[in-house]
Amino acid sequence: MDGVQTGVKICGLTEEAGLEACVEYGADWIGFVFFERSPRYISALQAKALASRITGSIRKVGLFVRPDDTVLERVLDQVDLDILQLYTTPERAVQIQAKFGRPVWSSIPVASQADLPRLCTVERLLIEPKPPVHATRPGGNAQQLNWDLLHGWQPGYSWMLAGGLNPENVSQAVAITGAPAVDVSSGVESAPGIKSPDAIARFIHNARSPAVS
Ligand SMILES: O=C(O)c1ccccc1NCC(=O)[C@H](O)[C@H](O)COP(=O)(O)O
Repeated sequence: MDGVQTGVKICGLTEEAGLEACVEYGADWIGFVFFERSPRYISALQAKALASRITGSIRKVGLFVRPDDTVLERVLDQVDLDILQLYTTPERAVQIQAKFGRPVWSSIPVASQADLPRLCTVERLLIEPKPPVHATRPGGNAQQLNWDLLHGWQPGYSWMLAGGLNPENVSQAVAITGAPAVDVSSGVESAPGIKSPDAIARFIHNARSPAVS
């Protein structure tokens, strides 16, 4: 590690207690899930209300699955998102980044080293495990990537590790992969869609206290 603090994103916020824990314990980003089939789905109006309670420098990430322009326009009309996290093709991600004038993070499903991109054409890539065959959503499945695939990987662009992280395993994940930033949803929940403030506190602390690999 180079001494730079690991970035932390807490994804799938739906209620005030979770949001306040993210602010209090120093998350860098919070995520709102605008995918209706998710247990973490939040409407644009609900996200606007929650976002109004943010203090400090925490940044708001909006997560979309293959969105058309109308959906993005409707949400951005209500909530001033700082970043768009997308599950879509690389071409569409670049198009959205240009059209909406906001940084885009693209999710990359990974099952082997051959899936690791050599180039990044958006602001950051989220390296996640490929979802299970019968999954009803492309992320947020509490499924863990084989971290060894990323050992020694230095892509030369910004990236973030996601998938199956929790307060107990995050420091080891950072130590093995060298991830500059981590993303969690299921691993800090007390029930689907409900975040645990205690788990958020422990996750953020442990993400920034990497184990010796
Ligand atoms: O959380 C969801 O329900 C979801 C729905 C559709 C696309 C992505 C979704 N979540 C993505 C994330 O929360 C994270 O980026 C990441 O996949 C971590 O998830 P988890 O394994 O639950 O920590």
